[in-house]
Amino acid sequence: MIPAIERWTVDDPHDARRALGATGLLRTFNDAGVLTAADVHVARRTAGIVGEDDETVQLAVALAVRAVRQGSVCVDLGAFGDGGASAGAGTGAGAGEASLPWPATEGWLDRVAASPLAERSVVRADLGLLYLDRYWREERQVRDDLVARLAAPAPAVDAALLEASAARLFPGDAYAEQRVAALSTAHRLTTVLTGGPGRGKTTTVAGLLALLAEQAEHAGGRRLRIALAAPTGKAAARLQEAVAGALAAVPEAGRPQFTAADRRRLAGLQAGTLHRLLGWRPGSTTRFRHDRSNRLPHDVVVVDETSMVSLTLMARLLEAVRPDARLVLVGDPDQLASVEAGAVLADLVTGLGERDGDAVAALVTDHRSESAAITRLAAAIQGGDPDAVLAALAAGDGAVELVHPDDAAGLDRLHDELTRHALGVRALALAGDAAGALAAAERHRLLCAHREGPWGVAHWNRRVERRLGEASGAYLGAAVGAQWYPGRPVLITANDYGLGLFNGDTGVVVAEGENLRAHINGGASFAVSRLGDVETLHAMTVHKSQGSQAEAVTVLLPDETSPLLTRELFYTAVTRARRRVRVVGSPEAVRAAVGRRARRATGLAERLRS
Ligand SMILES: Nc1ncnc2c1ncn2[C@@H]1O[C@H](COP(=O)(O)OP(=O)(O)OP(=O)(O)O)[C@@H](O)[C@H]1O
Repeated sequence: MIPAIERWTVDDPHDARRALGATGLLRTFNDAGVLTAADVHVARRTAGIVGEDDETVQLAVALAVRAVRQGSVCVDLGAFGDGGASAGAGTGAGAGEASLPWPATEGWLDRVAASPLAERSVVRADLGLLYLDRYWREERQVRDDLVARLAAPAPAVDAALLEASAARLFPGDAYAEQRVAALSTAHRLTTVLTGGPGRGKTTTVAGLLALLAEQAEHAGGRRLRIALAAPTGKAAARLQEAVAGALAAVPEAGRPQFTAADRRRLAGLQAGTLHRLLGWRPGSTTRFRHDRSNRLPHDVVVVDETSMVSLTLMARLLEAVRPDARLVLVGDPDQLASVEAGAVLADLVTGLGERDGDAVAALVTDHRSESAAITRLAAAIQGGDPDAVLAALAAGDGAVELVHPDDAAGLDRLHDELTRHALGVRALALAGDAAGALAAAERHRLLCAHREGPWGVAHWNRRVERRLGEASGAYLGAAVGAQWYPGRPVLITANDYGLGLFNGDTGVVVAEGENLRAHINGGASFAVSRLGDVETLHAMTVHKSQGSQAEAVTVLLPDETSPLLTRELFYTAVTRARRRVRVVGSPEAVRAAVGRRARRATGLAERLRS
């Protein structure tokens, strides 16, 4: 049976998620693995302060805390209980949860709304949903800022010059879709530019920036101030490289014609992380130097990989962008949402799209011919038809392949390939060839849904290290006390502004004489002793792979009962590959992934509509 609600396993009596002091409903739901000790703690504490003893109200607050922990902004109490009104993974309960003593949904939210917890603004009942105060405020702020931007006067442009230059930068029928999108964006203050991998988003951004820089110069103003940003350092580096590459391309017939003047106007364009753009302050992850009273100086702000932006970060961005600056939010709304709470990009596409159709510009044409089989597979996943997905996996011409987890020969091939790949990286790292090792490491990615368990990152990292050790006659890996070794691929897991390292940065450990240095993609290198928050990267989670791509990708699907197995996870994993995808999973797991949506409860789309 597929569990309809995510639970932690409850077999360990010493698990830190157990709330041993809890009683009543909170205790029951903690024992069932629905609530963690932290959820229970917040509910008990806040209820204790205001003297709220209604257990169903306390349970509702704990569920609101749980919802945020799982990426939702609020909780839809109506989706719980009553044995089946499930709204999907992560939000609802469904038939499988009927054994739990859910309160009747009728009147539940009303009781919370009438409780002193709502009176004291600890929680907010709104749109039929229950919010913790902070997220309710942020959601309303994002809505208000966006609606104000839509209502503000459109920026002035020289339409004739714009049209003429658009024909140069987006020539002919081949670039018609991007030309329409760029022109629409140039005429507006706020645009969401969507498209899957290879749909020409970066090409559109490069051309758009050239158009806008020319407009600024033509208007006799100062040089256009442009901010290019992405949620992770890796994504920012990719954006910068791609935009610089597009600008520098030798003009061929039928391709965008960037002139020397375009290049001059855009010279020195740098991309950085959103945190850096907003002005990170020590000790605070939710407040930045730039805000409503100290706006960003930029005339144009372009954010790539917006699907990874949480509600909180979007709220901070919108209050920092000047009201008269152009804002272009670029991303793929079908990807997994941000690690933190929210599903902002998907909400903007639905909500803003319904409010003002021109606010969303969609690029749908695939321009990467080498990945046709991957494109077909990704489209089938998006379409939600499991038979079409299985057919696309079967007809992959070597570019796409499904390996059953019981297929011993298939798994042997996988192990051999992983070992060969790791050995290749190691040989270059031992030879001191940092650039070669970095490039080699990016050729293949092993992606897992889970961190733990037989199909999880930790297990596969150990496995690859053991085989790599055997093949190279050395003890390698933390499991045998050798955490650092030449050829260890690393993932940075926290921002370190001092070192200029960002969560999501990747690198490889390289031998330099007697010493080991970690070389990070993007240029920097550090003695390994200086790195604090790092993980081994023979395998990584799909969540962390967002914003990056590799030549070849292997996706390990967990079995069909895993609540992490969703269409968005599968789509994100598959679209990380440029040329080749191997999916390890049973047909049942493939069907479960395609059939289950990673729905997050939010009210943003609804708010944007009205
Ligand atoms: N209209 C077009 N005709 C032909 N080739 C194009 C067109 N637009 C873009 N390309 C090429 O297709 C490739 C993908 O384009 P681009 O990098 O702009 O896409 P993207 O949506 O940003 O992709 P990703 O998010 O995967 O990086 C590039 O090599 C680009 O030069």
